[in-house]
Amino acid sequence: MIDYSSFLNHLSDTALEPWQAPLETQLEDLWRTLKDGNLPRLLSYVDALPEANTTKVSLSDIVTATGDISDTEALRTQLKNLIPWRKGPFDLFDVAIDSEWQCNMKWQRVAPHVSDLNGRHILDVGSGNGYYGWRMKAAGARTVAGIDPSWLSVVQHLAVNKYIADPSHTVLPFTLESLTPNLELFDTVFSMGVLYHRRSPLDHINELKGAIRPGGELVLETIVIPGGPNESLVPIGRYARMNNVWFLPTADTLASWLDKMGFVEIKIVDQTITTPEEQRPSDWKPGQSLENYLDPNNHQLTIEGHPAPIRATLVATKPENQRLKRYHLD
Ligand SMILES: Nc1ncnc2c1ncn2[C@@H]1O[C@H](C[S@+](CC[C@H]([NH3+])C(=O)[O-])CC(=O)[O-])[C@@H](O)[C@H]1O
Repeated sequence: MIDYSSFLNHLSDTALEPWQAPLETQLEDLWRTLKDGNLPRLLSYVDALPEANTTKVSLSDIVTATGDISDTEALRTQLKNLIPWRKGPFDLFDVAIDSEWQCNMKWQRVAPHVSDLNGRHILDVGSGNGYYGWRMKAAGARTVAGIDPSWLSVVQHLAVNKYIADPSHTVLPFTLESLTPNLELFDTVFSMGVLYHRRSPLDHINELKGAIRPGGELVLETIVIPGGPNESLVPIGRYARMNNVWFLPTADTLASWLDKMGFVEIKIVDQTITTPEEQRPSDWKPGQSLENYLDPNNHQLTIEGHPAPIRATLVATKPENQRLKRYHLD
């Protein structure tokens, strides 16, 4: 089991306080029923991380902790045990974690378009190991709750936060669907790289809306295809070698889905083709990466012949006067 008490304590006396009790119960239920044989092994690597005295943290393009550490090679060994590192980059006491994704590139595309994060309570759905959460903290966020069903992501965050020691930033082992519904508490909800994994994208958008407070903001990033309104692709078989891809809308179609689900002030703020500069193999994520998922003779197409990945970012507001059916938290 993982000790989330410092995050739960952080929620006291904040706008997220109504979430404290249901979250505590949800975690207790999880530990009682958990059968994941992988978790103890992953946690043993975190337990074996060497002690350090962190003197400086820099939450910029490379999320960095510096200071005095007892054993750099032990640090490298335990961090390597947590391979693959898909999201990053990080640098912990001069151990450079060169992740598969250069997430700083996405953050540079997204950050200029989101409302000022200063003092905000944020839910990051499909947070991975929390790389973006650190960037949100640097932008002034008061709370960042990442949620991700991947234990590896959860444990990688634990490893990084052992040295940054921030109780207001966590990664919880939950899907959006399993979270307390209609919390309506978060000022900003991010869903980046998740919608195409959901079989029912409108339900995903509705669940995101349920987590946002009236007047709060949604930041939605997903793979899109080129084209106009009302077009989308449901790839038969795999897409870029992934077998869990469902709906790939055009950016216009995605905007119309947000409109249909009751969001306002919908803006398509960015569309960018994913390049092998942004997603590539490394020592920290060996094996195949984007280059292997594209048609070798035509990078406009995936290996299966679908349009190659373009990532769109949309920003939208939940109307002030729109409260959802209230979930009873008591
Ligand atoms: N139902 C779900 N609820 C919550 N998380 C989920 C769900 N299903 C999958 N995930 C998680 O969503 C993440 C998708 S990656 C995006 C990471 C980051 N946001 C990024 O923008 O780089 C895809 C990508 O590489 O773009 C994975 O960590 C899944 O475990």
